[in-house]
Amino acid sequence: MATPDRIDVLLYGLGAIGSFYAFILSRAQNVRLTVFARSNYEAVKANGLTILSENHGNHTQLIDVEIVIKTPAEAQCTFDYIVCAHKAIDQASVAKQLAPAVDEKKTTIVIIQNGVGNEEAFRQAFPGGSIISGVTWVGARQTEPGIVAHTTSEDLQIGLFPNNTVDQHLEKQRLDKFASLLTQGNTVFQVVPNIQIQRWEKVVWNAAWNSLTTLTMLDTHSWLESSPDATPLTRRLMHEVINVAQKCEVPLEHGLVDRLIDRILNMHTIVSSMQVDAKNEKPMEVEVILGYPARKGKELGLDIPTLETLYIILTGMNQRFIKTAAEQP
Ligand SMILES: NC(=O)C1=CN([C@@H]2O[C@H](COP(=O)(O)OP(=O)(O)OC[C@H]3O[C@@H](n4cnc5c(N)ncnc54)[C@H](OP(=O)(O)O)[C@@H]3O)[C@@H](O)[C@H]2O)C=CC1
Ligand SMILES: CC(C)(CO)C(=O)C(=O)O
Repeated sequence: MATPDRIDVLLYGLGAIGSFYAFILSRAQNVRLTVFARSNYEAVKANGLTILSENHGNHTQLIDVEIVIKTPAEAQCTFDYIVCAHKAIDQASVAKQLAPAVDEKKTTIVIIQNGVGNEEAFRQAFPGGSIISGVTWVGARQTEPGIVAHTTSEDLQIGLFPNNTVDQHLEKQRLDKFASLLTQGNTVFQVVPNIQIQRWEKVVWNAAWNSLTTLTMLDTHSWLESSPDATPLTRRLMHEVINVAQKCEVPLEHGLVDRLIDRILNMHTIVSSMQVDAKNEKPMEVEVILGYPARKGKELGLDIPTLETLYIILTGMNQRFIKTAAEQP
């Protein structure tokens, strides 16, 4: 029997980021957490989840193994929040799968993924529901099934993907309540007024580092040092994505390029989640990181040769991974 103030949360996509936020949400009072796991289902069911975090310490068995599910329908209930931290490969089919767990009058979908345009399939599938859109800078990897290593990198911005058909106060309440869960979970985050700014800023970063580290199989610093042309090409690509954002009425400034280049040079060198996917021969998030900006750019008549070229080559490379994934049971 549900207690009146119980908050039912489904964590969908229990990889590195999903497991990290499952850990955060498991610390919030009144949250009843259900997790949807795929390849790590058996491991999580048997041993729970282990988080090895440079910020939060080491924790294991943080999830009640009774509520690990393989399909959203298995939960046989609808949720207050569904946190989507799966790879943004095929949003429309995920939205379809989630339908039995959604009650548009109460369920808020929370998207914590890289990319732009990620919300559209969920809005289409659940036109009467609320969406919170999130951009994370958490650095994490699942090192073995059910075991996630988190570095010191930890930040998240969240904001509404506003729904004009839902009362604004209700949408704000839903956002505030989710923010209070993150506060109780003791993670670093900010609520922002126009989350599309942060989504597009991050996609400028991901379009550059994820594509270039994947196509070269180099880390970021080795790529930048690989030839005198590497930095100018990276900058050109970033400027093209900013041009698209601006045409989409998302107010990014070209000064962002200097900030992102400085940021990468002042960090330890990194590889990207896309490079990790390519090494594991898993489908890569090419559409939300490059495809959506490239399509928007073309539609709006912009000259985006660098972005288009990388998009076309990565789409080709992705075909094999998508085919292999489709053949798996
Ligand atoms: N890892 C990082 O440091 C960062 C990642 N991000 C972003 O966070 C999101 C999650 O990435 P991350 O956690 O690294 O990825 P992982 O590969 O670690 O985990 C993805 C999880 O989602 C599951 N999954 C993938 N596709 C689907 C699907 N269609 N339906 C259901 N489950 C699915 C995977 O299951 P299975 O194992 O069965 O494939 C896996 O459990 C991505 O958008 C990524 O770009 C953002 C910032 C940093
Ligand atoms: C971890 C980080 C920030 C590195 O670029 C990322 O977003 C990714 O790899 O996709």
